[in-house]
Amino acid sequence: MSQTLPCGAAAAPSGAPSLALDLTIATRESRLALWQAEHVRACLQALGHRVRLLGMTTRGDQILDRALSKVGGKGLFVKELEVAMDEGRADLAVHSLKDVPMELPEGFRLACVMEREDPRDAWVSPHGDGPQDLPAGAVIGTSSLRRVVLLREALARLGRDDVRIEPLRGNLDTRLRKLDEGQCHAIVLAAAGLRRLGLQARIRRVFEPTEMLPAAGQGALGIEIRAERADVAAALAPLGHWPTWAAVAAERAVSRALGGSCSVPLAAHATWVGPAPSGPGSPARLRIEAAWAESDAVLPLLRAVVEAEVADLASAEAAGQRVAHGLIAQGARIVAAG
Ligand SMILES: NCc1[nH]cc(CCC(=O)O)c1CC(=O)O
Repeated sequence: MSQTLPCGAAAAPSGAPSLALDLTIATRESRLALWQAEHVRACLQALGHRVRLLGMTTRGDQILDRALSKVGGKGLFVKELEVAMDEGRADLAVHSLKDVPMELPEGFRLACVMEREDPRDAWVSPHGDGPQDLPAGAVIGTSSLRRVVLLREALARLGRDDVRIEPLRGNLDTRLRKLDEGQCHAIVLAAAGLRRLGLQARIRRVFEPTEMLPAAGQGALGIEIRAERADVAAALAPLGHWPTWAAVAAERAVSRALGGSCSVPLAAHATWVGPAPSGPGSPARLRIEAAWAESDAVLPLLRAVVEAEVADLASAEAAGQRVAHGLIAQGARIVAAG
């Protein structure tokens, strides 16, 4: 009988792997990061490996007063974890894929991508189920440029030019506290993060991707290793989820082709049309949608959609690049990361 792991993958029928490893997971210390690292630990332990966590504070966790897009973005959350792996203090790092730069530094790679949680954004507010229910002159708190431009579009559709959007930073608990203290009337957060922390009761409504297109990789966990660690890659292989991996590879390719910067609002979301593929080499149809805007977004957003037959990471990435070129043809600019 094959056992099912906490991550949903099937364990080897024999239980313990032929080679049990001692593994250290480098992790940030936010409640969400720790939950994610514990989740991977449980999966690896169920496979017979011995696993410990190495908690660390990253520069991104320390800078709380400025918008992330202004201080160097995604790399700030992963650098310290990579140094720990370089120095042999850790073997792997678990990331929210949304926070992982499009290009990993030389010597590192993604060993696997796990099955995606809900990729959608959630509306959290004591005032109702969406922007239409906000009181006059209300404030929505978010620092994500993507959420800002998509919310502006929604507010314009509703004729709600009285509603303001103001920057709000901090981890999930901090943002919820600021909402509860009345610093704003509503916030928009990833449904996945709220669910992982058992905070799903705070969700008033989940936006369909047609209303608010998710960020590339939202809801998916990626596991990073030193490129040469084939032993760690083999241990992680059962945790991988191919349909998620191929979909997020396409989403990340959209962002990479546009320069990979997080100082420009970009949404990219891929879904399988019909049955999801069983593994690499089995072709399936992927629909990739993206939206782009200038960072000082004057409406409207540019949008592009591509449907393509995808059989491996290369074809998924090629499809994502076609979406990016669709946006560039309409006037999107390539903005370098940094
Ligand atoms: N940028 C912070 C971040 N990184 C990942 C998540 C949520 C979980 C996920 O997308 O996997 C969040 C919080 C949020 O955007 O509300």
